[in-house]
Amino acid sequence: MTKILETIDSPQDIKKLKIEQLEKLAGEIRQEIIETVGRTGGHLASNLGNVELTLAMHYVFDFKTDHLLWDVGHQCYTHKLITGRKELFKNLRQKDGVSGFPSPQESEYDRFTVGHAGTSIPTGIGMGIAAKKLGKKDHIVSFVGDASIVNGLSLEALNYLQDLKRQFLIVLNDNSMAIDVTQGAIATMLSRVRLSHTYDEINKTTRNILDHIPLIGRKMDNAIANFKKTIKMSLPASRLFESLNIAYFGPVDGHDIRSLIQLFNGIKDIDYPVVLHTYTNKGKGFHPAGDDPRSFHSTGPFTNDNGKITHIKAGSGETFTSIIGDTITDLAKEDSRVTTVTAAMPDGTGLRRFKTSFPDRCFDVGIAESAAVDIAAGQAKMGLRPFVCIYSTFLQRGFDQIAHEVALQNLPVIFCIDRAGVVGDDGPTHHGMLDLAFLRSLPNMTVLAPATAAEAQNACRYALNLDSPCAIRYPRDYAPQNDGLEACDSDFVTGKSVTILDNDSKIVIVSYGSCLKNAYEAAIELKKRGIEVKLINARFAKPLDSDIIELYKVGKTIVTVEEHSLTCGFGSALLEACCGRNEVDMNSQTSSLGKIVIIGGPDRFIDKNTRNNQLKELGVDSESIISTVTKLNNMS
Ligand SMILES: Cc1ncc(C[n+]2csc(CCOP(=O)(O)OP(=O)(O)O)c2C)c(N)n1
Ligand SMILES: CC(=O)[C@@H](O)[C@H](O)COP(=O)(O)O
Ligand SMILES: [Mg+2]
Repeated sequence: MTKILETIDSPQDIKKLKIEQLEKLAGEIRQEIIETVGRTGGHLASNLGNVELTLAMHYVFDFKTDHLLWDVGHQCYTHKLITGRKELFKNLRQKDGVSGFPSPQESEYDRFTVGHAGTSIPTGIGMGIAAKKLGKKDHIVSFVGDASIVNGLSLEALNYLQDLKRQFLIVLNDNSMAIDVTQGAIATMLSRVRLSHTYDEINKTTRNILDHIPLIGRKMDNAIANFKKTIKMSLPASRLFESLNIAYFGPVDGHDIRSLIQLFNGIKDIDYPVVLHTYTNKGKGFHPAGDDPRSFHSTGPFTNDNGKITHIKAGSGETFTSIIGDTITDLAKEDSRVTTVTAAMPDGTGLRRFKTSFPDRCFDVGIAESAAVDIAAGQAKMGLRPFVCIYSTFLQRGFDQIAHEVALQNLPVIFCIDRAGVVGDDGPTHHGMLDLAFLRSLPNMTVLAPATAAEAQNACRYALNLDSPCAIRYPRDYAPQNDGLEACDSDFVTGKSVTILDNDSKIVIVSYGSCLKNAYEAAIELKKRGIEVKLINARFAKPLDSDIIELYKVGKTIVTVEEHSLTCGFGSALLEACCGRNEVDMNSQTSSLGKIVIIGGPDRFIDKNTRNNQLKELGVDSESIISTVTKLNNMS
C-alpha cells in the first residue's frame, strides 16, 4: 500500500488529509526518522516527540508566508519531511543531504539558520515589529522547548513581548527534558504541574479551552478571567506567563492531532501574545529513545535488531572530552576547591563521572552560559577553583562575562572548551572556530590547547595551579596517544612550546593543539620525500613562546597549523607578535626576517560534512600540510 508520506510534497498536501490519515502519517514519519537517524545519526528523541505538533501547525498555518521559528532547531525533522525535502532527508546531516537544523538556503519554509537555544522569541519579536511597520498580517509562531524557554535570551524577550501588541504564538513543547533532566526553579514548577495532572484532566483542560475560545475577546483580561474560573490545575504555569501579560492556554496533550488543530484554529488570530503549553514525550514511538531520551538526544548511527540497539562507533580510543572530564574528577579528589559548572550539558562535556562522584560540587545551571561563567566567577572569588565546561560555540554567549567578571578581576576560572574546531555533521551552527579570537584578546587570560591524551591531563593540572583565568580548548575527537609524540608528556610551562622534531631545517611547522598528529604524519612523510622540517607543538596561543618569534627573526619559514578561523587565530597571533610594533627591531633585522604562512579556517562558515573532510577543507589534514610545505620548499 502506498504510504501517505510518499504523497506529501508540500504542506498543502497535509491540509487535504483527514484526522485519521494525519495520525497514520505521524506513524510513517516516526518510522522514517528512526530509520534515517539509525543510518546517519542525529537528534532522535526530540524529533520523535513533536511529530503531531508539527503536522497540526502546518495544517492550520501557511508557513510560506507565516513564520515558524524553531528554537535550537534540532527538532525540525518532521517539518523538513513535509516541506519538499523527503529525498534529501535520506542523507540527513551529510554533505549532500539536508542539514540537521533549519536552513533558509534549503527551503523557503525555514527562516533563520539556527542551532543555539533562546533565539526564536527575540527574532520573532523583531519580525513582528517589522511586519507591523510593513502593514503585514503574517502569523508568527515560535516553537520552543521547556529547557530553552528559560534561557536568558528567551526570558529577556518574554519581558518585552507585551509591547509587541500583535499576534504572536509561542508553542511551548514541554517534555520535562533538556538533553538531561531540566534544571532550575521554572523546570521544577513545570515538572510539578505536569506530575499533578492526570490524562483525563489534560483532556478536560483541552475541552475547556475549546469551549472558551469563542468567548475570548480582543482584550486579554477577559481571556484570563475566563480561564482562571475553569482551569485550576494550570495556575502555576499560567501565573508565570500572565504575570508577563502573555495569555496562557494549557496544558494540553501535544500528541492529540485533532485537538491541536482545533486549538491552533481557535487561537491563531488572537492579536496579542499567547502561549500554548503542550505536553509531549521525548522519544515517543521508539522504546529505546523513550526509555533513555538522554542517550538518544543526539546519537551517532546505530543498528536496531528487533529492539536490540548497537551504537556504531566512528573511531577508537579515548576522546579529549572523557580525558578532561576524568582528569577534573581525579583533581577534585586531591583538591577540595575544585568544582565544575556546566550549562545543561554534563554528558556532552564529559562530566558524568564527576557528577556521580561529587554531586554537590557539580553545578548544572541549565541552558545559561552567561550565568554559568558568572557563577564560576563568584566561586573563584571565594577561593574555589571552578572548571567551566562548555562547548566552544555556546561559550560565545559568555564572552562579556569572561571579559568583565573573570579576566578583568583576574580570577582563577578554568574554561574547558569542548568541540573547539570543526564538529562534523552538526555543521556551521556548532563549529568552534572563534574562541581563540575572543579569548586571546583578553588581558590576564592564558590560552592553551592540548595535542595528545597526556597533554589533556597535564593541561588541567597546569591550569589548576595557575592563579589566573585559563582556557583549554580541544576538539570533538579521539585524543592521540604518544606514537612519536612522547615529548608532549612533559609538564606545561607558561608560554613554552615543545619541540617534537628538532633540526636546523629552513621550514618549521608550528602546530597548535589538535592538528599536531596530522602535522607529525606530514613531517614524517615529507622526510621520506627528502624535505626535512622542524616540528613544534605550540601549546600556548597566549602567552606565545618567544622562541618561536626568534625563529622568524633568524629567517626561518614558519608554517602555522590550527583548527580555528585564521582571522584572529593562532597564526594571526604569531603574525602580530612578529610584525608588531615592539617585537622586532625592523631596522637591524629586516633583511634576515623569515616568512610566515598560516593554515586554518577560511573566512566563511564551514558546511556540514564529516570532520575529516572539514579538516581537509581547512587544509590541516596531513596531505594538505604536505602539499603546502612541498610548495614552499620548491619556492625557496
Ligand atoms: C545556547 C545553547 N546552549 C546549549 C545548547 C545545547 N542543547 C541543544 S538542545 C538542548 C536541550 C534543549 O531542550 P529543550 O529546549 O527542552 O528541547 P527538547 O530537546 O527537549 O525538545 C541543549 C542544551 C544549545 N543548542 N544552545
Ligand atoms: C542541538 C545541540 O546543540 C546539541 O544536541 C548538539 O548537537 C550536541 O552535539 P554533540 O553530539 O557533539 O554532543
Ligand atoms: Mg525539553
